[in-house]
Amino acid sequence: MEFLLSPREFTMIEHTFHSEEPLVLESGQVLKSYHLAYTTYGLLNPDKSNAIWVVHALTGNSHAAEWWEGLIGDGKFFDPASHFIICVNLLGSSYGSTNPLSVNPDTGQSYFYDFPQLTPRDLAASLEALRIHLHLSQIHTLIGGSLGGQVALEWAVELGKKLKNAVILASTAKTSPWVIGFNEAQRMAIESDPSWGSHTPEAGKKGLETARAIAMLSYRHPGDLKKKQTDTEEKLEDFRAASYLRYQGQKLAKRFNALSYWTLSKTMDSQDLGRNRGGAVAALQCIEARVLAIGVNTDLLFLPEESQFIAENSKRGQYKEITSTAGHDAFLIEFEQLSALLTSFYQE
Ligand SMILES: CC(=O)SCCNC(=O)CCNC(=O)[C@H](O)C(C)(C)COP(=O)(O)OP(=O)(O)OC[C@H]1O[C@@H](n2cnc3c(N)ncnc32)[C@H](O)[C@@H]1OP(=O)(O)O
Ligand SMILES: N[C@@H](CCO)C(=O)O
Repeated sequence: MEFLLSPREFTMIEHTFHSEEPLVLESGQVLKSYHLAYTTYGLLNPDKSNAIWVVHALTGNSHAAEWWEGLIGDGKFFDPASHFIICVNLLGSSYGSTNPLSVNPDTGQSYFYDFPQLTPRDLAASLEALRIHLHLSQIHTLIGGSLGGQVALEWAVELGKKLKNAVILASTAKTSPWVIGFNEAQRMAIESDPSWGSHTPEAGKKGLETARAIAMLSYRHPGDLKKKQTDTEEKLEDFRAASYLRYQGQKLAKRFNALSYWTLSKTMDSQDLGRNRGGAVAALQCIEARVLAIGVNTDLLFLPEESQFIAENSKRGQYKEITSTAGHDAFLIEFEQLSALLTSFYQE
């Protein structure tokens, strides 16, 4: 077969999975039908042993080779020339999968504020439905950071021996009150927007800018802002740190919507790997895969000790740490360290 595209273009393919099977949620609610947008890079080999499943973070999308370009791509650690890489836009997110702006089959109208609560375990169940649909009998590596790490952990428990390696970055087995507090402050900002409550895609957009500004302070570290945002000239106001946060808020509000953000922040809050499983340790003990938990030394949101807890309580777990001034977002930035940590993990 003559491929008309260049090797790289050939390897990236966009798909949509339409599930007609209902998704029964942890809350007891039912998502009657849903669709998942997902991107694949590379080809599954004959024995299906080269599947790398990537789970994106809160505002991520399925284009993993874009936002993780230092880790995924031609000549990178996960190379489509030898790996089959798949990344799904998580349920609730506005990058192509079913979300609050999607049409509710019961009403024929968009869900808006009637969209059901989703937990990381619900999102993992939707990924499992796609895995079954793809007849993917085994997964070489399941890798995700932050919210993506929460979903990956939930799925790793259910996958049993079908999963060989789980790589969990800057995440947790049970969301801390600290993270819940940050997310609640962000939802308060969104809810304070006068447009919140309206049935328009723009609802809460201005509040989302403030929510992102709050979030950025948890995703970075004082040393990071000191390095990048210290003012050189003497001034009384209009500081660099102020314009940076305003900019980041505007930048997110241009590419994401407040309803998805509000929904997925509640998803992040609800993570409890041990729920109905006898506690987090018992749940971690059910993971058959090798587990690499990677913390960030300056992460003020998902603390390094939460990654250490995952490693210490998994049957085949180990902990490694990224050293960075970037804080929580280092898992999206420190590609050289990530590649080195992964190299040593797979060599063992
Ligand atoms: C397109 C997508 O991302 S799709 C979704 C997938 N993305 C994800 O999963 C992660 C979402 N992305 C992120 O969290 C962040 O962008 C990261 C962590 C990946 C990258 O962070 P960094 O590269 O450190 O960028 P940083 O946070 O320093 O911001 C740099 C930006 O702020 C701007 N900036 C820096 N300082 C200031 C300032 N004082 N005032 C105004 N703007 C400023 C820069 O010009 C730059 O703008 P640009 O992004 O338009 O080029
Ligand atoms: N800053 C990243 C990670 C958050 O955990 C995002 O916006 O998705």
